[in-house]
Amino acid sequence: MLRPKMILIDVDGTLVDSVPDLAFCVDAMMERLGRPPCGEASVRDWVGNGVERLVRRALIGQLDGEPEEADFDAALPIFLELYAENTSKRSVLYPGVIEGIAFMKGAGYQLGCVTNKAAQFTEPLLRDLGIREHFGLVVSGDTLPKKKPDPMPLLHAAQHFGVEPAEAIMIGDSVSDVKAARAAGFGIICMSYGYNHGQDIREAKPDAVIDSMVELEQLLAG
Ligand SMILES: O=C(O)COP(=O)(O)O
Ligand SMILES: [Mg+2]
Repeated sequence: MLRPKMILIDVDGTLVDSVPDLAFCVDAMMERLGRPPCGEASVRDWVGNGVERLVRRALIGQLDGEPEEADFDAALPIFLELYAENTSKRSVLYPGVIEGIAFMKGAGYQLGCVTNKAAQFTEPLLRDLGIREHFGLVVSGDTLPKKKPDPMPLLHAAQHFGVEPAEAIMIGDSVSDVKAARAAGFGIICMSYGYNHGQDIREAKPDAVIDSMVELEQLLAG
């Protein structure tokens, strides 16, 4: 892998184990709607395509398909209200994230964050977990007209930092990260522990799969 100048990092399932808060809010929303809870294991498989898609999946109880539009319109504001109050109460950084960021900063890489999470939640989450200051740019799911797997947020970040795609790497956890990176011409490293809709991320054939960001130092040196 070419030694990169810029590294972009995904949030949910890569930096932050956010499912405890997301699952709490999904189940509280379902309760308010008079429906049965979905449970944390299901929510884990549904994260990665933004809050609206998560709410749609909760309403139909599965990954693919669409709920009634009226049901979605009733549910979304409830979820948004709940998640605004529960963005970072139960969410934690994965082991190795602090060490990985310290290495990347120390090695002089430009660091950005690219997530499909809406900006109103991304910013407080990164701040509350004490890592916002490390990122020169944060591109959220609603910052631009398109989100991952579209390459637009990655190319926007490359332009922001004045870096060519071939000099850039994305670190993520899902097939959307792999697709966005490939379409943008970036390298792609995936975390084995994240959320990938119940599938092993190795099937998406990223350039490398690691178990902890402490492995980045060795990987990027080699
Ligand atoms: O689904 C979301 O809201 C965000 O997911 P991501 O941070 O993995 O892009
Ligand atoms: Mg993710």
